[in-house]
Amino acid sequence: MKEHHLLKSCATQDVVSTKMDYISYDSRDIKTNTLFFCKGKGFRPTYLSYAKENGAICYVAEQPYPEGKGMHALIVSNVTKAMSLLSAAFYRFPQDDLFLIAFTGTKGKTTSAYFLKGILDKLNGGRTALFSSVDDVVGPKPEDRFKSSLTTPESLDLFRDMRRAVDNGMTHLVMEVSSQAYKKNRVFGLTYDLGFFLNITPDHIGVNEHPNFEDYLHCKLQLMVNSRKCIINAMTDHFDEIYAAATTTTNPDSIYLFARNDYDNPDLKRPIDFRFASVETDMCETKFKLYSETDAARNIPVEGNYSLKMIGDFNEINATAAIIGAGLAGVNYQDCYDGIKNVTIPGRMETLTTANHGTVIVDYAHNKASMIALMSFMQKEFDSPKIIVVVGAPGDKGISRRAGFSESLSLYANQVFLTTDDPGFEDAQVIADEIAAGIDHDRCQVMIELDRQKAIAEAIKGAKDDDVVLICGKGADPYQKIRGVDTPYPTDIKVAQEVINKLEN
Ligand SMILES: CC(=O)N[C@H]1[C@@H](OP(=O)(O)OP(=O)(O)OC[C@H]2O[C@@H](n3ccc(=O)[nH]c3=O)[C@H](O)[C@@H]2O)O[C@H](CO)[C@@H](O)[C@@H]1O[C@H](C)C(=O)N[C@@H](C)C(=O)N[C@H](CCC(=O)O)C(=O)O
Ligand SMILES: Nc1ncnc2c1ncn2[C@@H]1O[C@H](COP(=O)(O)OP(=O)(O)OP(=O)(O)O)[C@@H](O)[C@H]1O
Repeated sequence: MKEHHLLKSCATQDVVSTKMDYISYDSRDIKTNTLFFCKGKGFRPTYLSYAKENGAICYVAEQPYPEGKGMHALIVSNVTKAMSLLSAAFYRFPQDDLFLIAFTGTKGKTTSAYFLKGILDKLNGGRTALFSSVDDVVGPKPEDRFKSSLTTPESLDLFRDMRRAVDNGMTHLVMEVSSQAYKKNRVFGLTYDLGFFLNITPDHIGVNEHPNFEDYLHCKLQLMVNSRKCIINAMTDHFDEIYAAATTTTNPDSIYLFARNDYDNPDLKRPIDFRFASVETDMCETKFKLYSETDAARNIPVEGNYSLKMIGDFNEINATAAIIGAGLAGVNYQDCYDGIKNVTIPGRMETLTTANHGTVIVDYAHNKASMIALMSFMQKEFDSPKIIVVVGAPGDKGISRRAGFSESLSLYANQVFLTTDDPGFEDAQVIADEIAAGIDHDRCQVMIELDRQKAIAEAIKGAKDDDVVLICGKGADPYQKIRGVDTPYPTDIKVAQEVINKLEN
């Protein structure tokens, strides 16, 4: 703590053990000889009393608490930074035994992470750990895979699970790093072997997230500062700031750029290392080619043709990033090809075909940029079909998404069913009305059906042969977040499949 200039004062108790056997930030999870962190907006001093009663012997906090009398006390200037450093030490620095890879970006983190895990598993025989917003994987057995609750876990949980991964024989870790992770110091002190910047568009701005776009960007840039090698999508907005952040700690010869084959930026002061070009995309397969354009890129033998089960031209970006990462981790072309070709991701571009009601797709698009990426791909792929969308915006967060939905739906959708998506403490009807108010009703017919299952049923029932139904925003979530409770929900794909079965059998 002293080394990091975090320690303000340290009070020890002669009669209390100094051996900590457990660490926790939750008074409901305490064992004998626990080190307890007092952190967070919702922290109450009674939690410390409760922790002490149950066996906590030391607390770490930004101020002394009378409730901690008789305990060791470490008073620090920043408790979340302290928690990250102390957790790493408590779990014996598991990061030192893992090849560490992180993705950031507004969109594509989960997909890229799954792609890269698929490839690395070829190299290490299935010993790639994963921390994603869908699943976390800390070992090779089925019981080592579990649903994640945050995109990037709280630091203590992160280091604990990294330790589990190392003890289970995992050699690589692929993780998503959200902007909140840096804002809340969940990854403070971690340096990645490879860090990826996929893209940035306005999102996650609001009372519970970032105060403004600058703060959102600033947090995301930290991944570039904290990575030994940086891989950047040269087509992203704010490229100059991202590249500058990377160069603060990384020599330009350890920074790799990639872009689509026809992308041109005359202001770019260095060559693009890798380019990719679509070869063929249909509703079953995406084929594209990756080209090495510089000597640095040619040293990484991954040039060649690739095929993906994941449809959507935007997935070529995610796949290119993952393949470059695999190449840098020592995977050859053939293993990259074999490793990526069958990867699928729950709730992303899951396609159902129907006999008479068009094509139905469940996807996790839930902001303007991803809605545009999805709908423009459908428009191209199906030669301007009727596009019917089922979507809702969450409550309590991402408020800017609502205007983004109105805008993108007005541009591409013919009909939308506005519905419920994690309303939290807000009223789903008010959210739907807000989105509806921004839609150009001459271009897109608006229906409001707050029962998500009914909205999906109505959308599919009304679709004709050549239409496309896009069920957006929830992906594979098996719940609706309502007033602080995760209310069970069957998942969009199950609901859609049932509707189709009833209509067609
Ligand atoms: C805004 C934010 O980052 N909040 C996270 C944070 O909350 P916090 O530190 O303020 O803690 P709190 O919930 O107010 O509770 C205070 C403390 O009291 C403790 N407590 C509570 C009750 C009790 O009886 N006893 C007790 O000791 C709690 O364990 C906690 O340590 O720490 C908690 C875990 O320690 C997280 O669950 C919580 O994430 C909330 C739920 C969340 O949804 N965060 C979202 C915004 C988020 O982080 N999303 C990103 C993805 C979005 C992006 O791309 O940026 C993500 O990485 O998932
Ligand atoms: N590179 C991309 N550019 C634009 N849109 C994308 C891209 N990749 C995926 N998408 C869209 O975004 C959705 C979410 O993708 P994914 O889960 O990989 O992103 P994410 O960064 O993990 O998102 P989140 O932070 O919201 O969890 C996809 O279902 C797809 O519609």
